[in-house]
Amino acid sequence: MAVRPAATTAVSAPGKVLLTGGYLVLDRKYSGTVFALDARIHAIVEQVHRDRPPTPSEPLAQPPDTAKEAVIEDEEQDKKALDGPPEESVVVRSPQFRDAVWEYAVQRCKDGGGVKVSQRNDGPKNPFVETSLNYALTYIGYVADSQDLGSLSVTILADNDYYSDTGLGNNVDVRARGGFRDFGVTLQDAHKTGLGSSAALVTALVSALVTHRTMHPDDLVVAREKLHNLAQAAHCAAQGKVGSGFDIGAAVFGSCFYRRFSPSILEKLGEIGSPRFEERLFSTVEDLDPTQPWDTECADVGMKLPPGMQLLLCDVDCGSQTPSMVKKVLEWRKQNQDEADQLWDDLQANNEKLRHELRRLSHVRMNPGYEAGMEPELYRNVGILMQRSRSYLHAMTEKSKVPVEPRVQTELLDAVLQVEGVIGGVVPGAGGYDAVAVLIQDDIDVVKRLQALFESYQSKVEDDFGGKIERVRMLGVRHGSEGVKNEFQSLGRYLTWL
Ligand SMILES: Nc1ncnc2c1ncn2[C@@H]1O[C@H](COP(=O)(O)OP(=O)(O)O)[C@@H](O)[C@H]1O
Ligand SMILES: C[C@@](O)(CCOP(=O)(O)OP(=O)(O)O)CC(=O)O
Repeated sequence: MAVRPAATTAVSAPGKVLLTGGYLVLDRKYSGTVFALDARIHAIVEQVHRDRPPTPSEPLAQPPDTAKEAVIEDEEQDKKALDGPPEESVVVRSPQFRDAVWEYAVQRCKDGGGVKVSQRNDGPKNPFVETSLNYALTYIGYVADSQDLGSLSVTILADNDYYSDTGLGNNVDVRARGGFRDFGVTLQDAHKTGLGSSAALVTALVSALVTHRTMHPDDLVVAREKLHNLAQAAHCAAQGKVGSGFDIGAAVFGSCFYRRFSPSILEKLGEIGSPRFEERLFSTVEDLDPTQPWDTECADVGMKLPPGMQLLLCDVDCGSQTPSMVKKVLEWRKQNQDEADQLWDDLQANNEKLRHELRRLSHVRMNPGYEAGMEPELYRNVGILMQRSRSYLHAMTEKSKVPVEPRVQTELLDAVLQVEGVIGGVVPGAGGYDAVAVLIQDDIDVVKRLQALFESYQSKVEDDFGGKIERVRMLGVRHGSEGVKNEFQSLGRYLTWL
């Protein structure tokens, strides 16, 4: 019995903000609190040619019921419809950016080395796209009934807040284009805001491909563990290092308390193309090695901030280089193990208190004693704990000489904290010059007061690391988005981009 994929599959995954646990979360002894954001990356996979040409009653994008994988009972009939061996290729486009097209030929490696794509067109490579294709197609090639991939066309669309507004591009009617902006620049020239575009991209892309070829989109939730393992493997390979993976955790499962997986799980995978790679990838994705089980911990999945509290991200439009920052902080930690351990333990303990306080407050409104207007008092501890976290991050900055909370961000956060209705603020994740995270009372007047502050905001202090803030922009993102998601119902939103 052959399984025929739907003509079009669409999947999205969210971006993230690591509210607490930057650097600590790299070590399994510690943990992080990550919120999934409603800025998502969408991957739309269209079957251009398949092993059986589509019949006229099979339009490209069918309504969900009829688009389910059709189970072809009569294989004889199916074979008659074959139209010779189609060329296997994958074309990936990111049409919000200039020159963002990657055309790949698909090759099968010898000795079970997996399925590897090679770029046919000139222009910059996209390691995250290429590696996602390699890993997803290798996994699919190993598990799918049919080895025929046919030709695929993949479109990637990113919600606007992933990149600083360029003011370029043709954006006369963004709403008519599903709400997606044309950025008018190449991906290389786009300024990231730090929401984790590569993790959301890898998660959406591998999930869309695996769904397209091997399962019904409604089963996406059931397959999340496997998709998580596959996305972690692909993301690490593309980055050339094993990070903590909290961003993939959030992209797959949504907001959670995150403890990383043991890095050795992925270190044994080896290179795509090496003999028996496909077996090792299959075993890793399906968690079949009893000596190395996946040990990622995602708890409190789907957690939200307490009612009446909201998270804002304020972009300062001067992105940092996380990899080199991570390297330097870890080097300092290695050279100063005892001092660093103490700092890590203190910060972790404080972060835990903050997490528990937020969880406690999530239930407060249900208490009979709750009265409207009590928020400032209720949220006082959250503000105090966030300030304490900041002081540990200041110590980290000073000692490691890495701009975790550089002086211009300190100045900005201090100014933000003066605004009535602001509960607390931190530099999330690795810190640096990415967007700052601010917790506020969920009230439009607080947003307006912050907007007024940002209108003419510029940093005044001299930064030790050369950073200067010329403008601050409040991003439109909110927390509490769900993890990886079937978007077949949203196809209409994408149509003008396909
Ligand atoms: N919209 C997109 N389309 C295609 N590739 C993208 C897109 N957004 C991000 N990427 C890929 O992810 C890379 C950025 O990843 P990274 O530097 O890790 O940033 P982030 O912190 O946002 O994850 C880009 O260089 C590109 O390869
Ligand atoms: C330092 C870290 O612990 C957190 C980095 O958090 P960011 O949110 O800054 O991440 P990027 O998207 O890579 O910029 C590294 C890690 O956990 O992998």
